[in-house]
Amino acid sequence: MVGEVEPILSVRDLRASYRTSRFGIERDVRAVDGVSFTVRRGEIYGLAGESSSGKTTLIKAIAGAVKPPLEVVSGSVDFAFLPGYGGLHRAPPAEVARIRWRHLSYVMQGSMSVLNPVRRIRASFYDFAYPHVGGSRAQFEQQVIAHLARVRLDSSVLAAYPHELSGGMRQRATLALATICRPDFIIADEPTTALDVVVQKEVLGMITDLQREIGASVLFVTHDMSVHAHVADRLGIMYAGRLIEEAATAEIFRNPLHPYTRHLISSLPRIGDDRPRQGLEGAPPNLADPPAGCRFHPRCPLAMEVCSREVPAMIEAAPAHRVACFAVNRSDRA
Ligand SMILES: Nc1ncnc2c1ncn2[C@@H]1O[C@H](COP(=O)(O)OP(=O)(O)OP(=O)(O)O)[C@@H](O)[C@H]1O
Repeated sequence: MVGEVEPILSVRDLRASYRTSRFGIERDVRAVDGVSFTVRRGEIYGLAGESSSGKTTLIKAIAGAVKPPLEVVSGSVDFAFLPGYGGLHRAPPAEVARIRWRHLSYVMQGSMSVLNPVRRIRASFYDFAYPHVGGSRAQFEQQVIAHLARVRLDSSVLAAYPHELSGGMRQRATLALATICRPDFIIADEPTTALDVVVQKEVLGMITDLQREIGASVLFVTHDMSVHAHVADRLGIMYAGRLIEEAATAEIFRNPLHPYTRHLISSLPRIGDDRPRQGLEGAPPNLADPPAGCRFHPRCPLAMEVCSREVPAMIEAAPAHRVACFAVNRSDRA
């Protein structure tokens, strides 16, 4: 698009499945099915959706963490700092090693998947960050200590094993590790979900402060819409493996268009409003055998005949506000 700065991440028509075969019966769980979106430089893009909507699978595919039974079936994932491969899963290991931590880093739920449980915190900094930062060990250690202070951790944590730290301290150590190389892009998957509310607020504040300081882009994944309300610049809503709505966070909360997003927003608790919330009939579909057409149609209050036959495309229904819904896009055009 003329005048638009090149996005740092472009995901195009990505499809990823868990493919298994048991007793000769093939099973294909289509966890990510035709997802397209972009993340701009310096923005926090929030990915929302209930459990099993495919959020983790989508970021596994984006991060190149693709091993059986997960397969990327089609589509592409392009980072501006890794051009030409169509995804980390297709790039040679040396290229992946070049960008990991330096250009692309991770903060995951529970942090144990990043911090090695049998190595001291110091060793994780040496393993992941030192190859990119270089210099003398003494200089590096000074840099690490200064960076730990930014997330209000004392240098003594370097000698600790992960299990010796509280959940909040571990997550702050992971955040320091993920930001010390000043990466262009950070993937954060439910980074505060396991923490209590006070610590959660503190860690969220640190993530946004560091993100602003570094100028990194963040793909922030959580099912918790109130966390998105605080951190995300734009929001993508997933349902049953598909992206169904996307807009600036304030716009999604003010003007949700997809019936599923409306349900998500209206079911949020509000201070002083204790009227009973209206539930949604039914359950999300089985992704090994999803319904034809729009995957939300069996539960949708606006469902029409076309919804069970055709997959609605993501269409810009309002400026910079995309939604995949025949009912919404029809009424918009009327
Ligand atoms: N190893 C696996 N083998 C088969 N199916 C899987 C596997 N891992 C996940 N799935 C299925 O893929 C779908 C998407 O799961 P995914 O974990 O990506 O969702 P999610 O939105 O991240 O949910 P949560 O927040 O609970 O992690 C679900 O139907 C899930 O059961």
